[in-house]
Amino acid sequence: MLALTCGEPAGIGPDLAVMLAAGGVPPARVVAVGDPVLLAERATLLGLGVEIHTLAPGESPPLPRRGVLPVWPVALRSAAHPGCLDVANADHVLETLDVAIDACQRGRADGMVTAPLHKGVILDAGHVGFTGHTEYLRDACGVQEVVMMLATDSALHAREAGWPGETALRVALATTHLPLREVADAITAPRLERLLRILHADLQRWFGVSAPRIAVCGLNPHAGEGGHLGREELDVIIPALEGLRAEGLALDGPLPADTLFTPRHLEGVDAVLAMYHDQGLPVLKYAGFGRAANITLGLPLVRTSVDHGTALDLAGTGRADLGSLRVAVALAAEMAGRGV
Ligand SMILES: NC(=O)c1ccc[n+]([C@@H]2O[C@H](COP(=O)([O-])OP(=O)(O)OC[C@H]3O[C@@H](n4cnc5c(N)ncnc54)[C@H](O)[C@@H]3O)[C@@H](O)[C@H]2O)c1
Ligand SMILES: N[C@H](C(=O)O)[C@H](O)COP(=O)(O)O
Repeated sequence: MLALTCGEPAGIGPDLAVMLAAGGVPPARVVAVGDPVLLAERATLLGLGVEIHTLAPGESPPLPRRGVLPVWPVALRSAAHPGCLDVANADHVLETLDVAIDACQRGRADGMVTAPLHKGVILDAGHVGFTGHTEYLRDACGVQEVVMMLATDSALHAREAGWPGETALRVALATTHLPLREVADAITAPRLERLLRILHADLQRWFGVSAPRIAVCGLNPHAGEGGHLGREELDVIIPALEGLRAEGLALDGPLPADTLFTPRHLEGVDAVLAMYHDQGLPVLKYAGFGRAANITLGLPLVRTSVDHGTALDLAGTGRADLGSLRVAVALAAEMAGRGV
C-alpha cells in the first residue's frame, strides 16, 4: 500500500495521479494524498473517466481497480489552476507530505511515492531553508543524513539479476540543492564517509547488490589535476575514500567525472557518487529521462519519486509522460516488499 502525494497542484502531479488510475491496475495499491476536488477537475480536464474515491477517516482503501483513485483528502488552501503557482497552496503541499509520512510511520502505508513539488513557491511562501522532499523527509524522520539517488529503470535491480545495456545507471549525489558557489565547502570528509556508508548499505538492502562497487567523481576538472585545478580531491575526497576502503568498501576514484560516465568506466560499477546536482543528474536524465526514479536512501521508510519536476507548461494538457511515475511506483512496491 503506497501513499502517492500529488505535489504542486498547479503542476502535473495531479494529472499523473489520475492518469495512473485511468491507465490500468497499478503495480501496487496506491492511495493519492491530495485534494479530491482538484483531482476530479483534472480528470475531467484530461477527459479521463476516473472515479475519485475519498476515504473517510479509518476507511481501508479498496482493492486496486482500473479507473478508481482512492484519496486521503488534504484540502487546497486556494483554488488551483494549471500552470499558475500560488503561495497560498504551499502549506497544502507540505501537509500532503506530512500525511504520507505519518501513514508510513503508523504502518497504514508501506511506502510513499511523491509527485513533484515546486521548491521556489514553497520558499516564496516563507518556508525558509526548504530544499526539497529529500531533506524534508530526513528531518521528519529524525535522521542525520540521507542520500538522493536516481536510477534508470534498467538499473533498479542488482546487476546479477540482469542489468542490461550501457544506459543502466544509478547516480547518487554528495550535495543536492544549493548554489554552486557553496558546493565545495559542503563537501567534507566526514560527510562523504556518512553518505558512502548509506549508499553502500542501501544498495545491499534495497537493490540486492551483495558487494557494491561505487565509483566516486572528483569535484574539479580532471579530478583536480594533481592539485593544480583544485585541492578538494587531495585534501577531502581521497582521505575519505582511503578510510572507507580500509573498512572494506569497494570504491573507485576520485575519477574525472567526464570520462567516468563512459561505458568502459561504468563496467562493473553499481552506483556513481557525483559531487553535485548538475554533475550527475544530466547524465542520468540523458540516459533515462521518463523511465528513471528518485530514491531517498538512509530513511527508515520507503520513498521514491519521479525523475522530473512540476512541468507547469504541461499541467492540464494531457501531454505529461506517466513513465517515471510508473517506475517510481513499481520500485516503491518492490522496496516495500523487501521490508524496511
Ligand atoms: N521530485 C520533485 O519534486 C522535483 C524534481 C525535479 C524538479 N522539481 C521542481 O520542479 C520545478 C520545475 O523544474 P524544472 O523546470 O527544472 O524541471 P521540469 O522537470 O519540471 O521541466 C523540465 C522540462 O521537462 C519537461 N517535463 C517534465 N516532466 C515531464 C513529463 N512527465 N512528461 C513530459 N515532459 C516533462 C517539461 O515540460 C520541461 O520542458 C522546480 O521547482 C524544481 O525544483 C521537483
Ligand atoms: N534533484 C531532483 C531532480 O532533479 O529530479 C529533484 O529536484 C528532486 O528533489 P527532492 O526529491 O528532494 O524533492
